[in-house]
Amino acid sequence: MSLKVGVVGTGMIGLDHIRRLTQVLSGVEVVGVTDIDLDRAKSAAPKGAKVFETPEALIADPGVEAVVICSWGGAHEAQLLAAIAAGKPVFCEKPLVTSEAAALRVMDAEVAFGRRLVQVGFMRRFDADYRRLKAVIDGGTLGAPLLYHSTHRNASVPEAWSSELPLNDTLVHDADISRWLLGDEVTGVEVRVPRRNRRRDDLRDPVVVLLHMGSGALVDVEISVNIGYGYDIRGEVSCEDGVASLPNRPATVVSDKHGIRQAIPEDWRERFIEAYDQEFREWIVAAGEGTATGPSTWDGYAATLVADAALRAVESGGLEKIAMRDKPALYGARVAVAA
Ligand SMILES: NC(=O)C1=CN([C@@H]2O[C@H](COP(=O)(O)OP(=O)(O)OC[C@H]3O[C@@H](n4cnc5c(N)ncnc54)[C@H](O)[C@@H]3O)[C@@H](O)[C@H]2O)C=CC1
Ligand SMILES: O=C1[C@@H](O)[C@H](O)[C@@H](O)[C@H](O)[C@H]1O
Repeated sequence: MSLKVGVVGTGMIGLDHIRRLTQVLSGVEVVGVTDIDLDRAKSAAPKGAKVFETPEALIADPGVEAVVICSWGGAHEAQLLAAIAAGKPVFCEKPLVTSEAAALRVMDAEVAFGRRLVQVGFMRRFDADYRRLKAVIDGGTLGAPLLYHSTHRNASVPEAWSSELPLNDTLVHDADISRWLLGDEVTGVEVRVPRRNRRRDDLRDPVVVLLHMGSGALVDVEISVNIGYGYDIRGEVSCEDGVASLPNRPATVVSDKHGIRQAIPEDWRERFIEAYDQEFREWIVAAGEGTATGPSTWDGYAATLVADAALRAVESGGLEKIAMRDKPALYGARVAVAA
């Protein structure tokens, strides 16, 4: 039996997820799509799928068993609340939502429902290299993690991007992966802004973000969204007795008159292709059982708090503290945070 899925938002990642759900993965069928741009939804609809006029109609349809949200961050809250009200498992692209208040409303609704329904698209947690890196840190042979260096470079971003987006759309990945890798919570955020990249001097880009973790570890994040040369994601954990790093992606080695070199991925679709496949494999199994796995509403909330604090820190120039609510039992044991 295939899981019957409806997709909300058929832009860049919506199209890529429809491709993997229809051409790569098994046990799933895309039975419906919708987008505020109905022409886009029509051209994205796989053969036999229904085009719905609104997300509400798609989510409420009895033929849709589970929902995939790929609309803009600001639209996620209403669509998540509708899916939870319908009791349907929902995969929601990051960011979960774009404000603390919205995250709390989604969490309250899911807790009241009484079962996890929401999985957030933090695909790095499903990437084989990040998983091996975490296994080394958790193995304990390198001692306690002290510093994590997270580099997040995009070749370019759409013209419409504003200066908030590097902090509330891009940084959420680094916030989430830092919490997950170090098994820790972020307690404070600082931001420094160097000179701007000439490619987009209308944008606050790059930015350097310092995450203060509960254990006392520090995470420095470089966010550069117009680096030009490619999509370059790096990570290095510096521990008491050694250092563990993400490897370079395996790529064909080309030798010619310019030298010996390996290609750099163009964007997230290429760099994380296997990770997205794996996050959906695991989601399809969980959603088929009426629930969710991996990154939860709690994790989406934590990343949203970091984004909010980073936006405040840009203005204040200082350390912006983060206070989390008590973790509901639905999301498992609370991570121990030093006083
Ligand atoms: N996990 C990852 O690596 C990535 C995640 N994303 C996330 O996926 C989401 C979508 O991003 P993109 O596909 O890049 O954007 P996009 O702009 O290419 O596509 C978004 C689509 O959603 C539609 N839409 C917006 N609001 C809607 C609403 N209320 N109802 C129905 N449709 C609506 C738009 O018309 C558009 O077709 C964002 O939250 C983004 O942060 C995007 C790229 C990579
Ligand atoms: O999630 C993603 C995009 O939405 C975001 O805009 C990019 O900066 C990230 O690198 C990508 O993974």
